[in-house]
Amino acid sequence: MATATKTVSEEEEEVTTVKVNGSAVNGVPPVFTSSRELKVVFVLGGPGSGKGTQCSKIVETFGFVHLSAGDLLRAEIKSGNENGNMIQNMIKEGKIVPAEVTVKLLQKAMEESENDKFLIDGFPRNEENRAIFESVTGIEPQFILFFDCPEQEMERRLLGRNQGRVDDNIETIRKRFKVFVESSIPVVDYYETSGKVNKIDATKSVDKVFDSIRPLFDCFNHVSSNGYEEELTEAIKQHNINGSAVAITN
Ligand SMILES: Nc1ncnc2c1ncn2[C@@H]1O[C@H](COP(=O)(O)OP(=O)(O)OP(=O)(O)O)[C@@H](O)[C@H]1O
Ligand SMILES: Nc1ccn([C@H]2C[C@H](O)[C@@H](COP(=O)(O)O)O2)c(=O)n1
Repeated sequence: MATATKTVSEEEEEVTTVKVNGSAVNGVPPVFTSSRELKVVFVLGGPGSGKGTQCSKIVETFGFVHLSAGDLLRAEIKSGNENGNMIQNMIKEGKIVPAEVTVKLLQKAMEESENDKFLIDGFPRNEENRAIFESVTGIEPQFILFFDCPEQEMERRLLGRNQGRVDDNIETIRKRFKVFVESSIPVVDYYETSGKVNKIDATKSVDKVFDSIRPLFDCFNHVSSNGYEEELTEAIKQHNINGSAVAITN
């Protein structure tokens, strides 16, 4: 009689499924290990555009895990890790930390989580971030949320944030704006070519901004018989028809 018993190698394969759809970095194949199909949304926008504020609301309503690259780097400084000084100096200067460091922190956080839906906030901040994340994890984002906000408003918000951050001073803020335009906008442009960017008018009130984001996440709560992909594609189409089609200008 045939039995359903799995061989040892079949069982091993099930628990150690390696995502190998990324390409090798310096000849090293992708090392991200997960038996889950992870869903990732990248949250981009200038410093102070309201990314973290909206991520908290998405977590509450749609059960995503919020991974802020900036928070992970700040935790690394506090932990006394050998990279701490380097990270602290780069953040003070408004510079972008080498991708190997940030991707490793994100990878660890995802592997340690039991959830399969992640909002990755403040990442990828430049082309190096994007390429290394893709190579190491093999993960393609579901879509990008791009918070569009004028510098004047972002500056006002950052100066009023009052969280004791070493980079919320006018000198560093100006440097962060420059890095955002020079290094982060090109990443948004990259994803724009594959229609993945959903531009959000971040100048509105917190609740109004959330109202404009909500339809993009509904599909993760209400999966239709067609599966969430079709619902998501329709939501992105509607979002763009509603006047938010991306036209990024520097
Ligand atoms: N829609 C909004 N209207 C007015 N103030 C807001 C809005 N959204 C967020 N804020 C406030 O602006 C400040 C910056 O918001 P938040 O920390 O969410 O921005 P961020 O994009 O995550 O910033 P950073 O990239 O520097 O981490 C906070 O003090 C927050 O309370
Ligand atoms: N991918 C990232 C994200 C953040 N940093 C550094 C540089 C930023 O100015 C700082 C603060 O980030 P925020 O909390 O504003 O998202 O952290 C980075 O180097 N790479």
